[in-house]
Amino acid sequence: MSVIEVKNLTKKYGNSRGITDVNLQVEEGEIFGFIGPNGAGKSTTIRTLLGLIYPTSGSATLFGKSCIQHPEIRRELGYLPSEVFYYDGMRVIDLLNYSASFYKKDCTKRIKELAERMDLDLKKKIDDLSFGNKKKVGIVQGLLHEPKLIILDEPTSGLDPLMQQTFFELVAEENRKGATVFFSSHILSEVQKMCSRVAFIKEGRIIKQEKISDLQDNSYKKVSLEAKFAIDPTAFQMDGVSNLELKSSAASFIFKGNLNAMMQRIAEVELTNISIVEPDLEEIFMHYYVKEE
Ligand SMILES: Nc1ncnc2c1ncn2[C@@H]1O[C@H](COP(=O)(O)OP(=O)(O)OP(=O)(O)O)[C@@H](O)[C@H]1O
Repeated sequence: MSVIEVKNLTKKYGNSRGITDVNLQVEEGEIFGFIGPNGAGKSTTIRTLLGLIYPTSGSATLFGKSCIQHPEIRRELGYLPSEVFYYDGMRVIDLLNYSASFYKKDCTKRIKELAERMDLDLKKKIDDLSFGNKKKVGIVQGLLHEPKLIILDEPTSGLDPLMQQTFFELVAEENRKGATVFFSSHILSEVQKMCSRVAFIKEGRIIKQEKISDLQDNSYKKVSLEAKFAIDPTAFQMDGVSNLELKSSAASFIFKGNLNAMMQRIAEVELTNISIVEPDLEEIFMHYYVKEE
């Protein structure tokens, strides 16, 4: 049984698009990345999955059960929304104790541990916290009950680099203890660092699901070259070339295909410089987005 199973999930906001026909499966123990630009549908997918908003059609289950019909499964879940809002008058510790009261276990020790790790002052009023510190409250709130499934929506926005590092360590520790993690972000480097699989979403649709290791396999090459003279604009219009950028005597592109055919084309240019490297995830990601347009 998959921990998260989303089938043909569609959510429309009136006539406007939210998400269309989203399918996802996340297995126990995975750290699964969910990547997409602003407005792609990441938060909508997560909110529908959690039963916070109703789907227009399709289904979503956590541990085989729908959040709408079985709200009790939320106890197994730690959720960090992309934006956190609180009743400002409360102290941090009161809010966290209140959150902890929903679970059938004593979370006092864990709250203290997490607050220490995140350098969060439990005695402060939420009113007095910066955006980043409010985010930390959300993180502690999401992790204090040691959930089996952790759903993170843009978790690192507002955290300084040191805190981001601590946060990633915390998530990795929870994962080693057995928690499954669903991690939405538009920052590829953090997904690349943390996740074993990733789904790309664009304009409400999943355009690719892949193991990070397969994305980074050696079948893609990034070719950059400089020539003695201006390069013929049609020189690299061939199968397997994408993201072609041509500026007079310099060209770069991503290539996947017959290497010999590509080398023959290159040999027709009077080169002054060339590099052929494996693209990073960012470049592969852009390749998918450009290709789909
Ligand atoms: N409450 C709403 N009413 C109407 N449209 C909405 C609502 N919430 C989201 N949308 C629309 O649904 C689409 C998906 O938005 P969503 O917030 O899920 O994207 P996202 O990938 O989480 O983006 P971001 O990274 O900017 O948070 C967008 O076109 C957005 O304008």
